[in-house]
Amino acid sequence: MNGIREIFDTGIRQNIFTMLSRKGNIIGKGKRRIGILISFIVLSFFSFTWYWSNEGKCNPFTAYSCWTGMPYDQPNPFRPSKVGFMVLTPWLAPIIFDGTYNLDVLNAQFHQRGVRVGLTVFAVRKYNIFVKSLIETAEQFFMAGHKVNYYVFTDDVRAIPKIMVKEGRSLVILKISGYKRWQDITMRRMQFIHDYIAERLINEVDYLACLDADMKFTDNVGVEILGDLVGVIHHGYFGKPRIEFPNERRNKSEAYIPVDTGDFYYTGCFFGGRVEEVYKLTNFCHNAMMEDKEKNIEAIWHDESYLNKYFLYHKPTKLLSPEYASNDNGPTYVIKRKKIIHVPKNYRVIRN
Ligand SMILES: CC(=O)N[C@H]1[C@@H](OP(=O)(O)OP(=O)(O)OC[C@H]2O[C@@H](n3ccc(=O)[nH]c3=O)[C@H](O)[C@@H]2O)O[C@H](CO)[C@H](O)[C@@H]1O
Ligand SMILES: [Mn+2]
Repeated sequence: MNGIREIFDTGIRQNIFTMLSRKGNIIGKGKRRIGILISFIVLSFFSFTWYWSNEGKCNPFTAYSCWTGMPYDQPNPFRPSKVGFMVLTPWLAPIIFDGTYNLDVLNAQFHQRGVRVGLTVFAVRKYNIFVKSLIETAEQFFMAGHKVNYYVFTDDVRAIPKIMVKEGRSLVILKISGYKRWQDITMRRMQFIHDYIAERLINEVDYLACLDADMKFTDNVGVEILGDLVGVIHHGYFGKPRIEFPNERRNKSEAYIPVDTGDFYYTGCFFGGRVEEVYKLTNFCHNAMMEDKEKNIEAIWHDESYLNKYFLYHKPTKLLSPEYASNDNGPTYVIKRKKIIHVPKNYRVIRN
């Protein structure tokens, strides 16, 4: 009992400045050291309990602003963008880079609306091997604190492993018929997404994120990506002259884009937006593919080419930087934080 009192007296009640001003050993010796350790543990315990009870919205370092109800810095209109790249397109759509937004402010807005987000992924034939790591990393990094439904479209329901998802989130496995050619599998995603939006997604989610299967999350991806119509700039063509974009150049194709036209080259592996907008997008892409099929032509990069055609005339209202779709070779001067990456794969093995 005496020992404990001594720890309290000499350790906890000691004026912290006296301890810090002592020369040499900053936290003192013996009982005092134990006292300081205990204070530190107790303080940390309360701070973090409080942090979690606030669903992570306030943290111990912003405690004061949380109490006062002003949990963020006032925007300073004189401060130039830190990023060093274009952050607003000529049609006034933001380009999302890490460091351009305040997630606390955005989260508060989207929480008020109780936003529901759907993530679609296709795992046909051998691509079911990618599902586990995609969903597990999404559980870690995707839309933390928001309602999420994963929709996995597959030709083999039993091949999709059991994956536990957090409360407020669900995993829906949808059986679809596969196609023989891998090109048809990737292109027909547009038709499936379109049909399932009308059948059920329109009633279940507000926004959709449509991803390739061979990807995984490596950092936080939150509501900053949500917008009416969202395209992701392909990491390989960031800042390249548009003549080099691998758009479809045969003018008989519905995906045709002339060399002197085009803003950015968008990746086919990730697009999204409000569910109604994704419905229009997938409708256009699927119909364009069907018209080309009639004409016996298939665009050079399949669904990606039709997507780029759509975005040319229906400009995205929000663009995501290549941070949201890169791989190990992405340009590091552009990509400061890799948030979603392509998993390396052996094309010959996986597509046959
Ligand atoms: C980074 C990028 O620009 N990605 C695009 C590029 O990707 P990739 O070369 O990465 O295409 P990919 O092999 O990942 O195929 C696209 C997606 O289709 C699905 N799939 C494909 C084959 C299969 O047997 N089973 C299956 O489920 C799966 O979800 C896969 O992720 O080119 C494709 C068309 O050529 C698509 O436009 C991709 O979105
Ligand atoms: Mn892919």
